Amino acid sequence: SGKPVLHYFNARGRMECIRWLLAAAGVEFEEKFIERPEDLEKLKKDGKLMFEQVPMVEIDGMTLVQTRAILNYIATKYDLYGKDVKERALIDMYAEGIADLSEMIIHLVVTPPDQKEAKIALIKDRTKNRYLPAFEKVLKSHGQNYLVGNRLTRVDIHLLELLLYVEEMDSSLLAPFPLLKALKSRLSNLPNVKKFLQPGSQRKPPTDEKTIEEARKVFKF
Ligand SMILES: N[C@@H](CCC(=O)N[C@@H](CS(=O)(=O)O)C(=O)NCC(=O)O)C(=O)O
Repeated sequence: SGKPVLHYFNARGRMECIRWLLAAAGVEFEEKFIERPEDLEKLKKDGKLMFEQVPMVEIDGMTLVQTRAILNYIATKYDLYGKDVKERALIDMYAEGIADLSEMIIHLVVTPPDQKEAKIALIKDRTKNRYLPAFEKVLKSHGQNYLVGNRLTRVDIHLLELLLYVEEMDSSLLAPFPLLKALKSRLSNLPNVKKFLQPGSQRKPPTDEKTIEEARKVFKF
């Protein structure tokens, strides 16, 4: 069918940012869910997982692994990676900061219950006092509608995804950031994004304990 095929379990995890980027680029994709240890073993046996890990995406005749490498390929291919080397430097810098906070949030679901409270407090502090102020300042500095180059790039999509997770955690966290709130609503109204936000899209819900238990059976962590 020529569509990219995404191999991962049926949850957000490390694959959700790839789903977001493809959706925002208007690229239809298929998903093959890993539901049992045998599914992962088969991929390994078929030599599809260079480091025996997923996310894995079959795209343009390639079998790509490593989340960032996959994102870089998609962003380059769909012209979402800036117009020159300096814009790409900004995009990489912003994307890494977004990834740092996103990682903290993603790992919440596997944090032992006795550490959860402290972890949430730390995430809220970093969100309010480090990461969101940094991106609000970028928007304020140039007064444009997008983070880089006055047009849509991958970091607008990565930031929108992060803002939705922040809101899921505590919607009051966005209150002090009017420019981020405006960015969020502008991006949410882009046709491809609007469609991905609709129920029934391939966007995954928050990860619950049951999903984690299933993933533990497959990935044995
Ligand atoms: N650096 C890799 C890490 C991938 C990774 O750790 N994948 C886990 C699954 S998950 O953490 O994304 O849920 C895995 O396949 N673990 C199996 C293994 O490492 O044997 C990436 O960014 O893709």
